[in-house]
Amino acid sequence: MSAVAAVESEYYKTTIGETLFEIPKRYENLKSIGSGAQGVVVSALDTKTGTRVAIKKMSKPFQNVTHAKRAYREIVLMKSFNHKNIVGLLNLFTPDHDLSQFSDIYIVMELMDANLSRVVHIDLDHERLSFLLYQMLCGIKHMHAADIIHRDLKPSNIVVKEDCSLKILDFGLARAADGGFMMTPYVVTRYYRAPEVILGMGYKSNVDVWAIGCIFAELVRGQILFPGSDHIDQWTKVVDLLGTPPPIFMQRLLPNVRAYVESLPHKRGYTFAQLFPDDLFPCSLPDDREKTTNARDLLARMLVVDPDKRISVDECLRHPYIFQWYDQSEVEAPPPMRYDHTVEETDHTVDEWKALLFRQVINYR
Ligand SMILES: Cc1nc[nH]c1-c1ccnc(Nc2ccc(N3CCOCC3)cc2)c1
Repeated sequence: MSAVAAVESEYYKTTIGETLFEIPKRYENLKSIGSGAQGVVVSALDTKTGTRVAIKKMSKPFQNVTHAKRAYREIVLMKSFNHKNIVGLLNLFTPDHDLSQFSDIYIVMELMDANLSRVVHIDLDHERLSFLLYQMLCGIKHMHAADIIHRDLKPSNIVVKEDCSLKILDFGLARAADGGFMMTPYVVTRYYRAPEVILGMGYKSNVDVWAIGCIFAELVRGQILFPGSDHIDQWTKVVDLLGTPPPIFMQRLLPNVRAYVESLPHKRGYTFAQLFPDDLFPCSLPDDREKTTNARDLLARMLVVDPDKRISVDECLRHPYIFQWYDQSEVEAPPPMRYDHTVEETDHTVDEWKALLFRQVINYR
């Protein structure tokens, strides 16, 4: 028996939808909860702990370099993080006995109740709204402390529970993200990508503040703030609402990008009172008016096109709208080992990625 099979002695097969799951007998009563670009996800009862868990099946994660890099990065990072606002890894296994047969990876995680995409249509009071934002900021700050800048935060990568607790599901784009074209049936959501990412400028940690600002706006409005159909349309929608950026921003664009951006018709944009009028916010409690003023002020500091003028994660955590939740143990949690980007930035063949991924699964625990 290979090391892997020995650890989880008994596997069984069951099909969920069109996907075959081959998993240890400890996991029973599988229920589908979704499928994404990275794999099929089910909830299951872990009979060892008596709790339900989330199990994601990654099919042939080494099938091409982009999938492999993302899978490798996700597994290495999930193993290293331990923070309440970042989804925790509970188990990692493959039913395949050796490298030659290696095909699928299963990741077992803490189960939450729903995806944040489901919450955007709910009218939230200021307490829940500010608590959700606080937790996103804590999770992202913890990633930054380990030298991980997400750059692709969006509601579908965030899960929540009835008690309003929140966890970030993934670690975003690899630094050397070869945004290479991929023939996947899944559409990439760019609605939350910062201007510096869209326009190919440099970026720093407050690139993730833009995404959280877009999510904040969507929770308030109940609809996507910048629903761009492609990169060009994404930028057009940002300029329509926030106005044409000043020359000091234009000067930092690459020449060909600058030529295009400056060729667009000049837009004044709207004030944040116009974009987020009072009737979008709760108004039933006595201090709701003041909280609405603080919420709109924070939105105006987060949704700033020029990253040099945009608020930082730390400043968000100390903003009056968020500070009420500030807990040193959550905000300053000691970061895990700094992530070594060199592996994902090294060009490996599919077979080399297959071996690297197999080793990550074998060495678990
Ligand atoms: C690993 C992963 N990848 C994507 N999502 C997850 C994940 C991770 C942890 N918890 C959950 N919880 C959860 C999410 C959505 C649902 N619903 C979806 C709609 O249909 C009714 C159920 C139910 C539970 C999901």
